[in-house]
Amino acid sequence: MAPRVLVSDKLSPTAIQIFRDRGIEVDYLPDVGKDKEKLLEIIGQYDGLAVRSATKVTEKLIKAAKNLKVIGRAGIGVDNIDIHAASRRGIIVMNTPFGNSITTAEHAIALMFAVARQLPEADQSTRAGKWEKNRFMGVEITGKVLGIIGCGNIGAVVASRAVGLKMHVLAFDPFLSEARAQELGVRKVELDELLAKADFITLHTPLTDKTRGILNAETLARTKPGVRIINCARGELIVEKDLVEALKSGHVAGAGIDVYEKEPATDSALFDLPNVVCTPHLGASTTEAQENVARQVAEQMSEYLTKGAVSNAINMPPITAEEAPRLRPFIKLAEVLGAFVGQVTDEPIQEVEILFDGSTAAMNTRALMSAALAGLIRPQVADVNMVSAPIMVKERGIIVSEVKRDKSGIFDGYIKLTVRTSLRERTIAGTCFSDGRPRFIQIKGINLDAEVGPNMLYVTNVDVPGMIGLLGTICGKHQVNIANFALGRNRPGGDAIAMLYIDGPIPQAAIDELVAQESIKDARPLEFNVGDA
Ligand SMILES: NC(=O)C1=CN([C@@H]2O[C@H](COP(=O)(O)OP(=O)(O)OC[C@H]3O[C@@H](n4cnc5c(N)ncnc54)[C@H](O)[C@@H]3O)[C@@H](O)[C@H]2O)C=CC1
Ligand SMILES: O=C(O)C(=O)COP(=O)(O)O
Repeated sequence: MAPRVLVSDKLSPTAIQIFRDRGIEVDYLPDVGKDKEKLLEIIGQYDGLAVRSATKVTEKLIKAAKNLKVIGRAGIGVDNIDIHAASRRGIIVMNTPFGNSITTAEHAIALMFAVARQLPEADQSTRAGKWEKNRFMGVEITGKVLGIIGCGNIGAVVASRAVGLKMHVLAFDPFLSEARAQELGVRKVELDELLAKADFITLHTPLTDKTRGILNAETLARTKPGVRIINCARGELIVEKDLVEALKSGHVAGAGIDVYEKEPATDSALFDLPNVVCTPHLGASTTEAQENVARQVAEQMSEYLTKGAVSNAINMPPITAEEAPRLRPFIKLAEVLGAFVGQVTDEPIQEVEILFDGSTAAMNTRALMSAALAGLIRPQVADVNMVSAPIMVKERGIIVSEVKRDKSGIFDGYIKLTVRTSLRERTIAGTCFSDGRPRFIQIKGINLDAEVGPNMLYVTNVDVPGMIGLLGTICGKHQVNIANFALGRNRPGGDAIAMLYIDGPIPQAAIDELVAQESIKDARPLEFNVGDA
């Protein structure tokens, strides 16, 4: 069945056409994002959801989205999406990180000019026939200090435009390198210095717990008297009532505001103030930007839904369409290695180490790690996938580490999983042969070559003669057909293991009979999601 996508905010028709061209069924309901009840009612039918900022993708909506696999944000900010809830449900969240950055930067510059010259008020007065030439006295931009808070993609474009306008640019951004600052022609400073020196301040950080309310009564008080503030990022970066007070007192001379604490903002104390220029979250609203983000989100979502390729995901490592088919058998391998340990470990896991040897070390190991972790905790949490596994493992306090090394043995490459609990350490290694099917090649340090099937029997025994016969007889007695039999031991007469690939689930009576044998220490039925042979 073709995947189905819902577009719940206004998006360029280009996106709709791309979905259709890729064989995806798409419903374009641009107003449904604002209708929470309706959205809840219909979301269960869709594999993909494409949004802008109007649709609030809450935990409740995600719970109702039984089939949802991907949420695509046609834009940058994903603060309207509950990423944690989506990740826990294994839903990928992707955005389009560059498509509207120039447009948004231009809007910030436009607001800066509009505030500096009081353009909207002058326009209104002129249209009213007042000709108030003496009322509107502006300030020049040339030679002024612009403070940019958050100098990422948008902040950097703003910086380049401001340098062109002959402004002196200061940037506060803990992640901005000195080299990048130099390249942009800005001076990297601490927030204190920026507040004290800037004639204009413009905000370009994402909304996070650290940036929420970054401009408040206390920080505003440290700004230069007469400062003008521009916000084209997110409303909650500024404590709105504190800005209103600072504007009323005259300490802040003007503000250009595109985003609000509460949107849609149909009523705000800011609207009553002079020298405030307001726009209704128009930062990204140009023809060019909307074409960019619509095309990009539709392509990314289609690639994921039809080919498993992942790009610009917030909660999943990237996988290109080219590497997806090559990676698939190794993702399966990583998953079955995790699934083996998950099924044979009864006590809580404390630590997991995943070793990538040889050719596997050059692969997309982040994706392989996620797959191994998904296999590992699936026996406890059935509804887990590569998106949700890392978060669930973290929630359980399990420490995960990754090791990569050059080829060390006869295999081109293999993956080894070591799991520690309070009682023991367990290891398992596996590889994929050219048939693309996973194989276990070492368990507990014992070498073997076991093809992995949907149903298996794992036996630990003492290395004594007659074991093959014994296992065969008991399986036969219980109508269990053996497709493949792999044995290994650490030394003659020492510890031995057997991995039996069997044609269906093994009855409990057979397990009971097996473990009752003196030479058998343990026998466990195992299941692996490998598809049929
Ligand atoms: N008004 C509108 O229509 C639009 C608004 N936006 C908003 O703009 C924001 C920024 O977008 P981009 O520049 O593309 O993001 P980005 O991720 O490229 O840049 C954000 C920068 O903020 C910095 N940052 C993070 N925490 C910080 C902190 N505590 N203090 C100072 N700097 C910090 C980061 O290091 C990064 O360099 C988006 O998150 C979105 O909310 C984006 C597009 C349109
Ligand atoms: O891309 C962003 O972060 C934006 O804020 C743009 O929002 P919009 O898509 O215009 O609702």
